[in-house]
Amino acid sequence: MHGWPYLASLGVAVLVATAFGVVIGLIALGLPEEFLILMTLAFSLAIIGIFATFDALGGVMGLTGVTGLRLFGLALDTPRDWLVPSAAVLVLVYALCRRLGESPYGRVLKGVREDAVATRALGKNTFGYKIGVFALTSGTAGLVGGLYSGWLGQATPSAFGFPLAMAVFAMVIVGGSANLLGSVVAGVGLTMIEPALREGLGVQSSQAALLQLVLYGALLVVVMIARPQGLFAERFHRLAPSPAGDGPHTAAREPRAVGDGPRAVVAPRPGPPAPPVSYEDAEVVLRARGLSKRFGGITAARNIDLELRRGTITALVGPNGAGKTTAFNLLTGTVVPDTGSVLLNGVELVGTRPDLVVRAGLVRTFQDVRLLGRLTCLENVMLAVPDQDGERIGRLLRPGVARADREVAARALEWLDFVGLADRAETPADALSYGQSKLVSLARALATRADVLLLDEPASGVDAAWVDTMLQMVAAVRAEGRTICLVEHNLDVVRELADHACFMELGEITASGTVAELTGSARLADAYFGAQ
Ligand SMILES: Nc1ncnc2c1ncn2[C@@H]1O[C@H](COP(=O)(O)OP(=O)(O)OP(=O)(O)O)[C@@H](O)[C@H]1O
Repeated sequence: MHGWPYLASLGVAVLVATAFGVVIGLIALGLPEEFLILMTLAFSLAIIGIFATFDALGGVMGLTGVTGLRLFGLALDTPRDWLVPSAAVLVLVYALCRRLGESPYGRVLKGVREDAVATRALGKNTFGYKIGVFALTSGTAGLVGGLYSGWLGQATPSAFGFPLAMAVFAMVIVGGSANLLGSVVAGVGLTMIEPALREGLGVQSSQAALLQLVLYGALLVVVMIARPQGLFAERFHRLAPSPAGDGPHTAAREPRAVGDGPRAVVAPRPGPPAPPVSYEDAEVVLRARGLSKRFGGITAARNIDLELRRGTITALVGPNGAGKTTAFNLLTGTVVPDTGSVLLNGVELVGTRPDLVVRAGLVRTFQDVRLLGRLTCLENVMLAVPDQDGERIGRLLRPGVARADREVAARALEWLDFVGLADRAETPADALSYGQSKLVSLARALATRADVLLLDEPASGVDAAWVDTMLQMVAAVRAEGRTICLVEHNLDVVRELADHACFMELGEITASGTVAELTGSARLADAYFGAQ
């Protein structure tokens, strides 16, 4: 282009595409998902229009006569000459994607793909990762676009229009959106349709191209309906050796010793849980004052004051819609309060991003569990381990990342073992029972090393056999000195565990005290506990 050496043009194409990717990402990621897709499509149309409009950029005819190129001494005169550089780029991009996909960085990306909110609640800066993906994929598109132009012998806007976007889309969806090799196989297979029609069936060249497009569309529809995971489903990688025993797991299980770096602890034996210090004497770790939130005409939280004390369990109870989950959302930064303050160890959390709230030491679980279904149990817990070097793309190629990841796997396995599910380490999370899922979500929260845990209905909807296990686990976590606040409708669980309870109704905490005091209140018994 403009007499530049080919490699220099290619480098500029990669850089410019990367920069555009970041800018588009910054704009599009603020939009709801469906608008994000529309925006990226709209942008691709606009960029083609811009190139076609300005002659300096090539105009409608584009840059023709991209010929006589040489690359590392290779003459690239005919399309066949491009086979070697294209194959080299394929191998390079494949190796890079594979390395990324199997790295801690890739694990976060998989988490974002499955459930960005849940991944953010484990302390990951999901926005940053999404921007990174825009940059990486745009840069790769710039590289491949440069090769494609060389192969075509010209860079015309029409060559990069909707049919090409449709072809790439079909390759990924048909091959399997989470299977790298599947996408390559589908890419080769789908690209061969047109020459097969032409050479094999004698279809005219222009008709073969159109027919190929029709087949792409038809295949996309069929695959999306009949096999949405693509022809080749996601492969699970073994991350750590499974402990012996693969049979069905028994619920009644003793909490295990848990090593957590320097703070190795031994969980207590199951039995009547007892706080290490009295509730009144325990230090206040988290103090919320005057938290309020309105959604349109609904006041979901009204002037909430809440104290959580170290090594104790506080229960939030109250009828459906009382605002308990909203209170958790406000404490963790998922929802920004209209007024109020949340101090964790004296540090203000209001206005802090949810992932930074976790890093500050406050983690939450979700009422609807939100495990990352296509990740294994072990990967779910590994994702929660903080400060992993391999989660930064710049560090991925450094030696020692794989060893560090094995250590993270070992740590995560300990947490799974703690909740009695080490033998499910390699099981995809969506194959677990509800009770097991809740236990893995507890293991995941513990793996973040946050000191304060907000557990949203840890035992609700759980099979009776698993409730006992959950009770033991939560008591063991308290005995370790962590601070817990739980929302729970199961009053037996609250009676068994809570050192202190707050009653919420219509967005307000209207009573607090011991569980016995609350359940003994005639008014509350009438309003709520009577029905339990
Ligand atoms: N994002 C939102 N937009 C609009 N209304 C909301 C939002 N989040 C919560 N609410 C409303 O706030 C009120 C409190 O809801 P919340 O889920 O906090 O109650 P809850 O006590 O956790 O209920 P449950 O026990 O059923 O889980 C409800 O009326 C709910 O509809």
